[in-house]
Amino acid sequence: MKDLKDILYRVSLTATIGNMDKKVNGLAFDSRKVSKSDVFVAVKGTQVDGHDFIGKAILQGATVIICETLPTEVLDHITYATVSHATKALGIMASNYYESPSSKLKIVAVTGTNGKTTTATLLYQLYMEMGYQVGLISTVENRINEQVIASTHTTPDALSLQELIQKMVEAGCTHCFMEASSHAIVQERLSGLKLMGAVFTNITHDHLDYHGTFDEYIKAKKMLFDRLPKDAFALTNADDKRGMVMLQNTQATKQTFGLRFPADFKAKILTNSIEGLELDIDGKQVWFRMIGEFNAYNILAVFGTAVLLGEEEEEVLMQLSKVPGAQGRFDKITIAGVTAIVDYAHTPDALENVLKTIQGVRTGGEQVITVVGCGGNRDKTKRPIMAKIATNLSDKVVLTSDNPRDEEPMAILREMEAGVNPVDFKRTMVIEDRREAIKTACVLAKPSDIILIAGKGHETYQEIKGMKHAFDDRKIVKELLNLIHNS
Ligand SMILES: CC(=O)N[C@H]1[C@@H](OP(=O)(O)OP(=O)(O)OC[C@H]2O[C@@H](n3ccc(=O)[nH]c3=O)[C@H](O)[C@@H]2O)O[C@H](CO)[C@@H](O)[C@@H]1O[C@H](C)C(=O)N[C@@H](C)C(=O)N[C@H](CCC(=O)O)C(=O)O
Ligand SMILES: Nc1ncnc2c1ncn2[C@@H]1O[C@H](COP(=O)(O)OP(=O)(O)OP(=O)(O)O)[C@@H](O)[C@H]1O
Ligand SMILES: N[C@H](CCC[C@H](N)C(=O)O)C(=O)O
Ligand SMILES: [Mg+2]
Repeated sequence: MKDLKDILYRVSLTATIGNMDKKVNGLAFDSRKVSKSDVFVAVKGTQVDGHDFIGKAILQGATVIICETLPTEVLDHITYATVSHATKALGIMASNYYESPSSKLKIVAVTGTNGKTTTATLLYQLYMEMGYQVGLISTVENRINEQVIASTHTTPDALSLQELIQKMVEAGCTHCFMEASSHAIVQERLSGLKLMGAVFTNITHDHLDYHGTFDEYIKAKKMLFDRLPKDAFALTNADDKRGMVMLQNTQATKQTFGLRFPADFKAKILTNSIEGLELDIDGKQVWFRMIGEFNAYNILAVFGTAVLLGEEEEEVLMQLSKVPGAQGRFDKITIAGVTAIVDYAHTPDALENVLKTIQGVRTGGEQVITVVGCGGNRDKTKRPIMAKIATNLSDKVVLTSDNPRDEEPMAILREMEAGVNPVDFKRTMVIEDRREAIKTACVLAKPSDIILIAGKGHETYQEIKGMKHAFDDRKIVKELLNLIHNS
């Protein structure tokens, strides 16, 4: 049991009712997860309002309620406290509950439309190579050193986040690299977290369904930098149109990276091939296993972060050249001369980058066959744009399902098709079943051709109408290429 007052340390309360000298058990913001003597924090969500579940939380055993507005009926044996931002309060309370874990290790958060998982994972792999104990919080997985903990979100909710960091501290981690999604920033999942630094990769079209306008989306990302403390660093991509905007109001030390504009961390691409990248960084020529110009940016972000955290430049470059990168990001499988690339490109910008990279590393007359879909219950405006990019930059395209979620798969596909130029209809197919779509690409491919399977990367399931079915692009394409080309 803990003292309620300790959990409320630094939370600005606007009013209180009842006994504040209480001992409490745990903390919850979901009434379904409340146990005896817990504090329940009522949060206004996108679907429902947590304030409607205060009664239920009390029935489940909550003895303290933190809320923005008091319920009409207050009970004698319950303590109530009001706050102006329940989500902000939740983060601070979670940090207090777990005894401020983020002040016991160095945390760097990475934000941006694309490249968060890649950058955070490269940092994790680099620091592991350098012999540190390291934590990772990412879309693909969370890690405490070698231990893998399944990930449900790109950035976990405030309570799970503080608990995870506390486990990292317990395991002896000195560093933690994490992704900060724009949803997480707006929903204050990072409230109460002490950061050593934040990195901005880039910003392009995504999530307009949630943020409403591109300006609001930019503001969400910028909030991460606005809230950094003075002793942290803010590292931004100088080549991104919005890179400098991120640093406008930060108190942190401003640092930049880039390939084009003047920057603190600069590189020149010497070789960009299907085998990897050769970069000139500060006069040193180094090979990396990652492919494509966009990965040169990710590498620079990682290099800059490590140097700003106090590592020695040469050591960083030497170790970084060994690391494999994140799963499902430009994963290359070659069978019987056909190369399949599985990539998590699920935004217009990412798809364009990956296809341009493939165009750039093509050596002869290979065909590029792209299999791509768009997720359901997500930003609809990207659908026609992604189909257009796929047809513009590929020889043949198979439009298929991604995770249709609750939407009708064919309705999503019709929205994608609307972006295809009529002159490209002949080389564009629509096959709803993703496995059949991959199979068609494998049948169409001749030796030396390249198949790009975009959108799902590391995912091992397909979500259709609330059900997650086992589905792994990498396994399926391997099996089909072997069946079609090796038998
Ligand atoms: C749209 C969105 O971001 N939703 C997130 C949000 O939930 P919400 O606001 O919709 O919650 P709600 O269902 O309205 O409920 C409001 C409150 O009532 C409580 N409640 C609800 C029901 C009940 O019976 N009792 C109860 O107490 C809930 O616990 C909650 O506190 O807060 C929840 C807790 O943190 C998240 O799990 C949930 O993520 C949903 C599942 C989700 O799919 N989120 C995606 C879009 C997301 O966050 N993605 C980003 C990555 C995006 C990217 O960059 O690619 C991520 O960080 O993963
Ligand atoms: N720096 C970058 N700039 C543009 N595109 C990139 C960059 N890095 C990776 N990509 C492309 O974007 C895809 C997603 O990359 P990654 O998973 O690293 O991004 P993310 O920001 O974590 O995405 P999410 O928002 O889904 O968590 C990759 O599969 C690749 O195609
Ligand atoms: N973090 C992203 C992942 C999208 C991946 C794609 N496969 C999809 O399902 O749309 C999101 O939740 O929007
Ligand atoms: Mg990610």
